[in-house]
Amino acid sequence: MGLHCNDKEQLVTESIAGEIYDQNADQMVITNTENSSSNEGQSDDHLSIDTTDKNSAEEDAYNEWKMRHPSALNKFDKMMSIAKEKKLVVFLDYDGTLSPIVDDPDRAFMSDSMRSAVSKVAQYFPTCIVSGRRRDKVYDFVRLNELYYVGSHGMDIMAPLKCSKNASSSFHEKAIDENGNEVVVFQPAQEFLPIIEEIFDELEEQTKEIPGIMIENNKFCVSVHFRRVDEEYWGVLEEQVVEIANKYPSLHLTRGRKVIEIRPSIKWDKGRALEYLLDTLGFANDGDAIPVYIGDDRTDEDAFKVLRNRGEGYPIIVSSIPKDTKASYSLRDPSEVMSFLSLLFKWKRSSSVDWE
Ligand SMILES: O=P(O)(O)OC[C@H]1O[C@H](O[C@H]2O[C@H](CO)[C@@H](O)[C@H](O)[C@H]2O)[C@H](O)[C@@H](O)[C@@H]1O
Repeated sequence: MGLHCNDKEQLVTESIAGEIYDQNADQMVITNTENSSSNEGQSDDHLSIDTTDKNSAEEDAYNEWKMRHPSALNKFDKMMSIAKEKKLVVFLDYDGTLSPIVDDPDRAFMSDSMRSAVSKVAQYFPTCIVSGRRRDKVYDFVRLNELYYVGSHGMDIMAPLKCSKNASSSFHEKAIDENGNEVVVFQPAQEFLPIIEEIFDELEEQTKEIPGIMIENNKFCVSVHFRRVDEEYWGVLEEQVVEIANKYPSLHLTRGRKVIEIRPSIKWDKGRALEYLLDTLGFANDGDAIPVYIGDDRTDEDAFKVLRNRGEGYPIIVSSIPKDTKASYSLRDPSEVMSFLSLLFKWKRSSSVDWE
């Protein structure tokens, strides 16, 4: 199939500790802070209440970074003044965006207030969840039937049948969704399913002696979580993952937040999924569509890049530390994401009221 690519990541030259996989200074900042476990899963209160030199330097760096990636809350009015006559389409990453980062990936629940904010937004705008997790698992966390769901970093898309232009092409299958509606499921990495299962079993077996390890089967990719693994085991874990991945030339490794993922080497990612959904929802060449994409992780950068290249939409990164990113705007953490979504709902509701 024509989707294979050769950009296998250089895991051998990378380390789980992450000090060397990013080449420029900005990314070093991310990596080191990520692994210091000082601000994961927290709000950024430590930046505002801690008066040590170190933290004021961090605050300065963050403020300097925000000049380049201004807060989507502060810029909301300006963003919406452009969006007024257009059609917003909302794309939301899950972990670290709608739910806070927590130690146990199986307990990354979103709050009821966040669920309500997402649901309200979906009353007015097509809204899609785009996650690295398997699609059924992210659905179980979100549990809103009015949304579109994309799992496995874009490799598992469920779209409505009525507007799916590509329904007859390969990788598509008709299915029935939670509401009993006919839908189309697009899975461009289907042929990799048996290998992914094999790797998942192998990783579980090989790493079972490492305390705290968690291997997650995300259907079209496998995630090796080391958040709860003591640093002394990171080296050996790294070796095991590399050794297994090297046996499968059609797969490659990517990195997320204290997770290494083994994925099919196909030219498909969250960015392609975003384009696919815009297309199937009928916004492909619609100069009137404004995609808003909110995400916190490296795989979200693929979607930010697509928006940059299209020269349209609002790519928004969720981060409480400076990060190298293609996003134009920022939000500090999931609670700011919720504020942004609430503003969006209120803005649309007030502009939809018919003041007779
Ligand atoms: O694309 P996303 O929806 O952001 O998914 C990316 C990965 O998120 C999850 O892992 C991350 O969040 C966990 C829960 O907070 C955390 O424990 C872990 O360290 C993070 O890497 C998910 O478990 C992965 O499968 C996703 O690929």
